[in-house]
Amino acid sequence: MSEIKIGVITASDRASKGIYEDISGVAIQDTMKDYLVSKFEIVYRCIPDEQDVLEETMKELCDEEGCCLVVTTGGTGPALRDVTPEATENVCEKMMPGFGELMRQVSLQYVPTAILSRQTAGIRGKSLIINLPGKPKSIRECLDAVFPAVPYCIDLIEGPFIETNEDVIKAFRPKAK
Ligand SMILES: Nc1ncnc2c1ncn2[C@@H]1O[C@H](COP(=O)(O)OP(=O)(O)OP(=O)(O)O)[C@@H](O)[C@H]1O
Ligand SMILES: Nc1nc2c(c(=O)[nH]1)N[C@H]1C(S)=C(S)[C@@H](COP(=O)(O)O)O[C@H]1N2
Repeated sequence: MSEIKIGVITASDRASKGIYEDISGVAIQDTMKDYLVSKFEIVYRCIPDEQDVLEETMKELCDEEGCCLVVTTGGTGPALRDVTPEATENVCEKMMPGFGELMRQVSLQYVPTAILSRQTAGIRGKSLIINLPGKPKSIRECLDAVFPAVPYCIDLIEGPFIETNEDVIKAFRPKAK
């Protein structure tokens, strides 16, 4: 078993019912394989846009599975059933608003509707939770922007040391004094 566990949660009514294939959840897993040279294990869940189910799943992946990073996709917009940011805020002790700010800013280069995503991030215990939009192409657009700061964030919350493939994505760690 590897020391590093990464949680992937797809919040989609239709993907969870099998009406469409979960392309976005798979895209997160493929992106992690591309980025990381450290050995890691994926813990994957595909669930409907229900706030209580989302909260329970986030808690399970952080507290029971011990994932240092949990990446969600879907449910960040203004629609009635979009509740992923609310679930994230409810389970986190600290919010990390810089992640959402940067992802929206970068996403505006691709779509004017980027401002409709309320995507955020936060810390639960020793886990970082990051929300991504539901659209498959948004996964790489958003992760490429914020991932350089993720390994150092995980260092600061006493998680495992994550090494990236620097030809693909370079982690930034401020030099020790
Ligand atoms: N996990 C996914 N895999 C593949 N395509 C997706 C996924 N999530 C969203 N999409 C695509 O992006 C579009 C917009 O996503 P959005 O999250 O708004 O879906 P939605 O209308 O809330 O429905 P649902 O919750 O059933 O996915 C969807 O109509 C679908 O084409
Ligand atoms: N990078 C990126 N961000 C994006 C998008 C996208 O295609 N690429 N789609 C936007 C759209 S159309 C919506 S409605 C919101 C919320 O999407 P969600 O409800 O699927 O999470 O994310 C936005 N952010």
